[in-house]
Amino acid sequence: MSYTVVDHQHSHNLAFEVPPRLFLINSNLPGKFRFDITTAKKRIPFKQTSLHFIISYFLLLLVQKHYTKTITMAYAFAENTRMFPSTSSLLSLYASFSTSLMLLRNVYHELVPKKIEAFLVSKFLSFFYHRKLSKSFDTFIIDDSWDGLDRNKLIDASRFYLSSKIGPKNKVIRVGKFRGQKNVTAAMVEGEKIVDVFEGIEITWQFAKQENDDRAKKDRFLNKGHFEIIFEDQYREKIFHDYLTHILNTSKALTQGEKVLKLHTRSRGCWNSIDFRHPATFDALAMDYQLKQSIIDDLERFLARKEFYKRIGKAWKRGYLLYGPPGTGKSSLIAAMANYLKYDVFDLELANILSDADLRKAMLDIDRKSITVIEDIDCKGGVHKRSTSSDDSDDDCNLVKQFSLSGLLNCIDGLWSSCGEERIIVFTTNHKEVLDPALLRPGRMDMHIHMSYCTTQGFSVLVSNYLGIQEHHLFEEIDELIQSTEVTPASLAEELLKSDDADVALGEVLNFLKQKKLEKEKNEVAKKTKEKDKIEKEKKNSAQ
Ligand SMILES: Nc1ncnc2c1ncn2[C@@H]1O[C@H](COP(=O)(O)OP(=O)(O)OP(=O)(O)O)[C@@H](O)[C@H]1O
Repeated sequence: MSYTVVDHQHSHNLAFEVPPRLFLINSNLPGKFRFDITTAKKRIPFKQTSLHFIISYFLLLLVQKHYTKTITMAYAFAENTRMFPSTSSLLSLYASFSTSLMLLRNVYHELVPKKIEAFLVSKFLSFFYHRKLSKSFDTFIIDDSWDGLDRNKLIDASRFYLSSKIGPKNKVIRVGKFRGQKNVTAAMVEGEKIVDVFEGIEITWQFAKQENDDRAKKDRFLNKGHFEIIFEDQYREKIFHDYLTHILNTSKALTQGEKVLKLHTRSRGCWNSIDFRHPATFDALAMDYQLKQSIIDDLERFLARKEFYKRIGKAWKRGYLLYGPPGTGKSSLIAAMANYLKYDVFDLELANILSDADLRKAMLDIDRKSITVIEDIDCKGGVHKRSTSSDDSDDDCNLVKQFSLSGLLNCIDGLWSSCGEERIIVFTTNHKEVLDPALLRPGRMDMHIHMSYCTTQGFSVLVSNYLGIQEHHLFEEIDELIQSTEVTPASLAEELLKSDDADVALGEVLNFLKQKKLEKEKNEVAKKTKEKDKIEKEKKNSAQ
């Protein structure tokens, strides 16, 4: 677009390009150097014709005239340096100067052919960027799979890593929020670039579609493709070792903050998951401090001993057996372990397992860094004997008949367990005494944890959690009753939930414990009477 510009002082009618910004500035000028738009017309491109040169000649004359005028005025200012120049003189100088520049620009456009201009620009750039242009770059490709082997962990790590690097320079990004994520996630699309700086090295990331994937080519937003990392070849080693490790570590830190644990249950031969948001923590568990601390220490040691397990040739796994009456916190302890380790939980119900092969498959499908839970192994749906034969008359557990204890043991510490590392297996039972000794032998269950009835220490944890108090005048009496009765943390927790008022809630606990004590005494009396009756009956029988 060009405008006809009228110079009121010299009545020049000029057709040339005026940037809108410049026009705005000039149109605000007062007095005789004010420019007006009279008409807007399309610029006619000049060819290299004689007409072109004639016009250029006249334009040059005009430039010369304005240039001379500008110089004269500047000289006048220089002469009167001691005097402050008037506003109108300054504006005159400015207007004259800007008109000269515009004319010069127009002359340049008319005289210098495009090809010569491009040539000059490229020479200019290569002069200043010579060093940069001579750099050589390498590219690493991060693809999602590797010759049909496992999924490439680096691609997921890259996604997480880049989501934190996307910035305002990326004009098109993918956004979404998915199950298991607390925040909205952003991702790169094809054509966008991210420049990352690692230890002073500039690394360019781009996302590219698979060359042979037609569907991906058509759909810019189909997220199937690979990442390309482009960097100067002299940093190849550093990028390979340090930068890629940095990506893995950073994404791990990001995902751990973000991670919502999953509870996986198995049905119809496959694992299904839901979010696992059990609030249990070690702090909130009512059990003896020493036992609690020994479990935490054991978990920590297990995590830190990857190399140790490798060296001694053992699968990197740990087995725990939790035993004790119902309501003593076995499930709560498992949840606390999962929250502590940030491990998913795989709840393996033996009643749903059809055969040894099914059990093997179920175990193989379990992810690393997870806790496999087999609850109530003493009950009907569980395992009592080394082999469940078909003539077993245990009516309710027909499904279990096809898989054997040896199959289970094989999974725990046999060949199959070595298929997945960094695993924890937890068995729970209310009746340890009925379990097959093979299951209990040392090395199979690394730690046997007795979940007992509530103790004084356990009760103080419960009270602190539920009521937020550490002291109360009823504590002494309650403590005596806790020691002389057998109550589970679950039942005491129920009583504490009855009121927010500590006096009321602890009153309820006290009544409950007194009642329990009475029941216990009654039971003991009844038991003694029964035994006495039995002995007397036996005496009578022997006398006859
Ligand atoms: N040791 C404990 N510390 C804190 N809370 C507990 C404890 N034991 C039980 N509870 C409370 O009782 C509820 C039931 O406990 P939990 O299911 O963990 O017991 P369990 O031993 O697994 O029982 P079951 O053998 O019947 O499965 C928990 O939700 C928790 O509120």
